[in-house]
Parts: sequence; structure tokens; C-alpha cells
Amino acid sequence: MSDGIGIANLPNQRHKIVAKRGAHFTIMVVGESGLGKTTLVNTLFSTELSPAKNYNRRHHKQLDKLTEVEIIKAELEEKQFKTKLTVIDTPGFGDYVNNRDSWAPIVDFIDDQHEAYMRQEQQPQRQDKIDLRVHACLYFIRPTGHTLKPLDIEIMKRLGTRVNLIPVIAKADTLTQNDLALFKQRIREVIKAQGIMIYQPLVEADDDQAAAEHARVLQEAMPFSIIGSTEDVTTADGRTIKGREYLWGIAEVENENHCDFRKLRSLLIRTHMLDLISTTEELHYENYRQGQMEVRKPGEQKPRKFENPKFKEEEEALRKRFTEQVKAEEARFRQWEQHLIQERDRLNKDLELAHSAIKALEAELDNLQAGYGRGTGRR
Ligand SMILES: Nc1nc2c(ncn2[C@@H]2O[C@H](COP(=O)(O)OP(=O)(O)OP(=O)(O)O)[C@@H](O)[C@H]2O)c(=O)[nH]1
Repeated sequence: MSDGIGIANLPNQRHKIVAKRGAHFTIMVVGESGLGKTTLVNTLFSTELSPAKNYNRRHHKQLDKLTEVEIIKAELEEKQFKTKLTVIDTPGFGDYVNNRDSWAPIVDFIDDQHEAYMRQEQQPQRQDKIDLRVHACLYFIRPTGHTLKPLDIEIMKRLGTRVNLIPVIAKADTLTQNDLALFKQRIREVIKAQGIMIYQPLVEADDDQAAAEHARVLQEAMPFSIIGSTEDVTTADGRTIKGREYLWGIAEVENENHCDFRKLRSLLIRTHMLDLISTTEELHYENYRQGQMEVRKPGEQKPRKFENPKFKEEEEALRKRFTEQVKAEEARFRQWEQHLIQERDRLNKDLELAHSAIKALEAELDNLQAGYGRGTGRR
């Protein structure tokens, strides 16, 4: 019996290549301001990747109505395995009274990364490409206990077709276990009914039983409930853990009964990082590339759309003001025209009166002249 040609060893080879080169992994966090995005990133990687925000400045963001995208880069190494990590933070999302187009900069950012990568691939020199394609997008849901908001649905729909979308329920410690379970169920139903595409940890036929079971558990736990904290607290039984301390007790980040933080970390870092990278390459990037190829000639620039929501709003306001001004001027003009017509009629009437007065005077004069002639003839 031959040993075969060694193809069976390929998965190990791939693992070795990745281990040698290190993985390049990009995560994006999206969600309303103050939902704990920065805290979760720091909790996930057990380090202060992203500096805590200055909350006194929060109201300043209201003034410039743009969602800014912040890029944090870090190189993590564990047991000689290097990961180049990029975190794309989108602070301030959904802060404004009018959130209609607040998703646009986020969606544009994702598309722009696919575009930049595609253009680099078309160059003769293709090594050392700069690659900021997003491999996993964590969408933070406010723990209202009700259901998804229309804005959540709109954004998640757009994200789901572009990236591996992973919905998470923020600040799970603010809901009771029952409310949390109900909330999760409602969110799952909305996701299904609205046809929102979310990342599904793949259960492969040839996975060993434990891996298949793990993937199934992850699938069933979505959307992951999470608690973020970088603070060490001591439990009643003397353990020092990451958690949030309350009068009623401690909400533990890594306790499976309190939240799904461990499941999320496992999916992102331990078990599905390579799957997230390859689905981005094979599904999302490929979809983008094909879509663009259908509408553009090779090498043609992407038409730049000036769809900055801020400019769009300003343009609309200007257009409205212009139309209102034109309308007001038209009304003023019509009033003036009416006034002129009335004045003309009045003058015409005066003229007619004057005419008839002249005619009457002429007739009177004729009569007088005739009477005078007859009088002189008799004498
Ligand atoms: N109860 C609770 N509070 C949290 C949790 N995670 C973060 N916080 C708190 O929420 C506040 C906001 O946290 P951030 O991590 O700065 O929120 P963010 O989403 O990054 O905010 P922006 O950058 O403004 O968009 C801080 O006071 C955190 O301590 C959590 O899981 N539960």
C-alpha cells in the first residue's frame, strides 16, 4: 500500500506557513456611541489597544456630523505566533438626531478597502500589498430588551452583504438573564425575517466531533451577549477576575453563565480566525470584484460619488431654500401684476367717464349753438 503523495499533509503545511508569516487580521467595531466598543477591544486583547475616550469631549462630536473612522494597529505575539492586528473603530456612530445616512462612511470604508486591494492586484508589482479588508465586523446592539431598531436593520443589511457580520448585544450585565434570552430570540427572528446575512461558523462534514459541536454552540449563541471590562475585581470566593462590580454582585466577563464573551473570543481568535480571513477573500472580496468587473472596464477608475451625507443634507437644504425664495418672488410678482391690472382698469374707466363728459359737453354746445342761430334769424 502506498502512502499517497503527501497531499494529506497540506493542512499542516498551510498551518506552518501561516504560523511562520503570521496572520493579518482586521476587525471593525460598529455601534452607537458609548456601547462599550473600545472597552471590548481592550478586553479581547487583554491590553489597552485603544485609549479610553474623553467623555467631556463627547458633545463636540455632535458639531461635525461625520462618523470618523479610527484605525489602530498592533502586533500581538503568543507562543511565537504573530498576528498583525488592525482594529477599525467607528466612534460616534448614530449619535445624531438625523441618523439617516450615518452608515455611509462605514460602508464606504469597507468598499474602499476592497477597491484598494483590487487595484493593487492589477499592478505588475503585486507583492507587499496594503490590505485593510475587514475580516470581521462586530455590530453592537444597544441592550434595550425590546428588539432591533429600524436603523440597526438598515445598517446590518448593508454590512452583511459586504463583510463577515457578527452581531453582539452590548453591556449584557444591564439585562436580567430572562430578558436577555428573550431579547436574543427576538433579534434572531428579526435577522431571519429581514434576510440579514450574518457570519455562520461553518460546521464542515469532515470536522472532528468536538470542532463540529463547538461551531454549533457558537452558531446557536448568536447574537453574542458581551460584558467588557479591563478592571480586575475580587469575587466573594477570592478569585481575581475581569468583571464589573455591583451592589448585587459581580458580572464576570469570562463566566459563560453571565455572557458569551468567551465564545466570541474563541470564534475571533482561537478557532475561526482563518475561516474569517478566507471567507473575506473568497466570498466578500470576490463579490465586490465581480460586481465591479461587470460595470467597469479593466483599469477604469471607480466613479467617485460625492455622497458625503453632510454635503447631501446641505445641498438639499439649499435647494429647498432656493425653491422657497423663487416661490415667494413669484407670488410678489403676481400681486404686483394684479395691482397693475386693477390700476389700468381704473384709469380706463376714468378715461371713459372723461370721454362721455366731453361728449355731453359737445352735445350741449351744439344745442346752444343751434338755439342761438334760430334766435338771431327771428329778429
Ligand atoms: N455596564 C457596562 N458598562 C460598560 C461595558 N463596557 C463598557 N462599559 C462602559 O461604557 C462606557 C463607554 O465605553 P466605551 O468602551 O468608551 O464605549 P464606545 O462604544 O467605545 O464609545 P465611543 O468611542 O464614544 O463610540 C464606559 O464608561 C465603560 O466603562 C459593559 O459591558 N457593561
